[in-house]
Amino acid sequence: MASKPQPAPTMQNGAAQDDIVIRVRGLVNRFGEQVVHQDLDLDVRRGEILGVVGGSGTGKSVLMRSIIGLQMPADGAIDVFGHAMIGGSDQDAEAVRRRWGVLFQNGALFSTLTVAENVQVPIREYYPRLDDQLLDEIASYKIIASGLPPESSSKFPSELSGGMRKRAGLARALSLDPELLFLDEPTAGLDPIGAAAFDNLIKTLRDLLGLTVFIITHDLDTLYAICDRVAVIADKKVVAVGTIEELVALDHPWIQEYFNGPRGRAAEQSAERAGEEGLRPSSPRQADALSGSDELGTGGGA
Ligand SMILES: Nc1ncnc2c1ncn2[C@@H]1O[C@H](COP(=O)(O)OP(=O)(O)OP(=O)(O)O)[C@@H](O)[C@H]1O
Repeated sequence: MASKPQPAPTMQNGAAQDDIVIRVRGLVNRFGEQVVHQDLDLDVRRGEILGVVGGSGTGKSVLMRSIIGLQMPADGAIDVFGHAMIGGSDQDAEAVRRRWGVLFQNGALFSTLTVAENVQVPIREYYPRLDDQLLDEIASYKIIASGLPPESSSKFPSELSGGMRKRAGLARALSLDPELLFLDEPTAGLDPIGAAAFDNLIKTLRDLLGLTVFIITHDLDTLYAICDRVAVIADKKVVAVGTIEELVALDHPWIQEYFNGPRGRAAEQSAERAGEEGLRPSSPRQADALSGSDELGTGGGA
């Protein structure tokens, strides 16, 4: 078990080179005078669900945007599936982009398109010659896999609940059969039952499809329920990465406050209690979801 913050999670920590799906080294991001990242390092291992946490404004979303190419860093190297995303060939980068899906915080759905049409957007971009019937079939499959009722295909985003919009965004993120999934605060704005159901869905999809999942979250229940490891951003870099058990053993003030503060302790105790009762997944919120009537988690927030 680690005894102090680990600035650079590396292959020495147990993962072989082939098992690293995302490697970030020496990342620097600045906006004018504001330095958001300084020498940030991070490895994401194949098949894991990695939670990314940190205080508000510490640069979690900027990190994700840097990895997926929406933010050009001032310095550093980012490799995804072994390909250099900065300074490498555009063709390689394009081929890698095809292998991931992204769920943005607000779902980022096109409001004038139906759910099915939203799901088809990336497919049409990469496979312009597919006929409409096949596109409809693929979209239906993704919509059902995301836990939405089939009839939601023809609905517009404004006709969906917050939880359903998240699932529609997830269906679109899955449209190209990605190996890697980026999720930015997927449970934000969902009620506890919907959030637990969404967590369950992510874990089930990871297990079924062998996905690697990068998930930004403030949600302690999500961390306890589905994340294999958690990376903590503070002081402009990843100050520690490990299991929650490893992190709580560190004496970093933010980590202590976060995991051992009242909310962190409550989440841990509830997870333990649910685990002892043989419930799976082991969060109390998920226990609620298992006994709740809204298995789709389609209720709730924005
Ligand atoms: N395009 C931009 N232009 C200028 N500053 C930006 C831009 N994008 C992000 N920032 C700044 O970078 C910092 C990190 O932002 P980011 O959105 O990554 O934080 P975060 O950790 O995701 O926060 P939260 O948890 O509140 O969502 C913030 O101070 C933000 O204002």
